Amino acid sequence: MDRVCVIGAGSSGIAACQVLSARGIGFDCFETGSEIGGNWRYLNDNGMSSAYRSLHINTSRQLMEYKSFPMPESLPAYPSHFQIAEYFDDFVKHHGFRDRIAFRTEVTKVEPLDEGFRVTTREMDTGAETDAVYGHVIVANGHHWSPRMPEPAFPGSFTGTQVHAHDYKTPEGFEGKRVLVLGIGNSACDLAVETSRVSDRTFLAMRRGAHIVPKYLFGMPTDQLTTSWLASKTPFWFQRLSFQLMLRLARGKVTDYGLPRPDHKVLHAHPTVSDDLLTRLGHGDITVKPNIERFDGDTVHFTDGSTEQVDVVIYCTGYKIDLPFLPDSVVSVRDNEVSLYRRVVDPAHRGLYFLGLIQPLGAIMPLAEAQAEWIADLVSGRAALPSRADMDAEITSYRKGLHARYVTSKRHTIEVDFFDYQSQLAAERRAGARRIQSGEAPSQPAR
Ligand SMILES: NC(=O)C1=CN([C@@H]2O[C@H](COP(=O)(O)OP(=O)(O)OC[C@H]3O[C@@H](n4cnc5c(N)ncnc54)[C@H](OP(=O)(O)O)[C@@H]3O)[C@@H](O)[C@H]2O)C=CC1
Repeated sequence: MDRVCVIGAGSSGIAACQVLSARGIGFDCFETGSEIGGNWRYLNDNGMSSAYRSLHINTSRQLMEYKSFPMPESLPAYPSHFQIAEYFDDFVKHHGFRDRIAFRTEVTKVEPLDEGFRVTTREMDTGAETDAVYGHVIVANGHHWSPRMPEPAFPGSFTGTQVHAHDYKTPEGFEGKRVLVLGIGNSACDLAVETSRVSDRTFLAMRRGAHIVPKYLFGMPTDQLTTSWLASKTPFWFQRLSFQLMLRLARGKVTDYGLPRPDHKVLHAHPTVSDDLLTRLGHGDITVKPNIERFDGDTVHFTDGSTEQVDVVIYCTGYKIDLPFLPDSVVSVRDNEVSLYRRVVDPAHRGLYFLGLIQPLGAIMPLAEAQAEWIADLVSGRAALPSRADMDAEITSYRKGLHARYVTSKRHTIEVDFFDYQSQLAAERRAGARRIQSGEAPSQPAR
């Protein structure tokens, strides 16, 4: 069986390593940093972690743990990045594959060959480059590390400091400053709350409203309600309406706190989860603003005609999918979209897989684990893919579903519903095994 190259030892990469190792499939994993954990390794020396010092995950422990290694019950419902990184260390130690990860080794190029891929790696400390050929490549380089700045940039010039959320670590340096946080995703809420504790003023500017979801509802971590057995068995419209009702009962309307009325229904945008934001708004410690219109020196003009003098702008405007080792001629990212069958398989290159390139309503880790099991089926010949036409049709249908449901935004190109996606992967594995057993010779993706 051909050897597998795993790119990245973050939460998805280590899930791949575990499954491959358990199935006896030979692999090498390359990680630019000196530790595993990716985004969840605070101050990761691979430069790719967007974690800030106070970060706690916003999906609960029970939902984020790997099936093959549950999280210790001693951990809180919403662990910190320190606890998550430690859990990942324990996961790798428990499964015993750390020696298969080449640390401080960056994958610089993946080039498809007639059979397999030539993978070029560079040792970070010596600069030494090595080429090796692999039958399969699993890309697990994450999608929350390459900052997305407003496109196009706002007109005018700003004389204050501008920073993207990726580079924010602590509120140190924001004391007494007039801070403008842009966006209404999870980074924006966390950073507005945190800076508002030390700043002179904190403004939170947004181009649309959001349904703010508390971390707890009725004494339970919210995602345990939204992913309960009932939620997993009922149609989407019922889940949406019941969730909307729960939010209204527990929290009232977001407009009651001074936020703009969302232009979309609940669950039609990636959820913004925060307990603290609404209280800080209620305390008057954060001032809501519409989008930036233009800059003029230290003055920010907003789209409602108001102006504020500002010292620092923190852009919480999201992240781009970035595959620096894959030339655009091999895999192209257009409008933050990559064409992948069931969000994993590149139909154009047999043996090229993407792991964790999803944004679930729920946590990525157990889904990455399930994706890795399917990839291992494909690598080991236990499952086969459908025809190229069927894969392309699935991609088209997924995109249509996304566009029909979600607010049009580059942040909504890889959304999946936790249970629905889990079932799709399970069904795909069964179908793939049937294709092998029936002797059906499916057309494998063209190179
Ligand atoms: N505690 C945790 O577990 C945390 C998790 N995360 C996760 O990390 C990921 C990234 O989150 P985040 O960094 O918040 O990014 P998101 O992509 O989720 O949000 C970006 C925000 O910026 C807005 N935006 C983008 N471009 C512009 C623009 N040109 N002008 C005005 N507004 C703009 C978007 O608006 P629009 O919707 O209109 O595009 C959106 O409100 C998410 O999956 C999130 O859940 C982040 C922080 C904490």
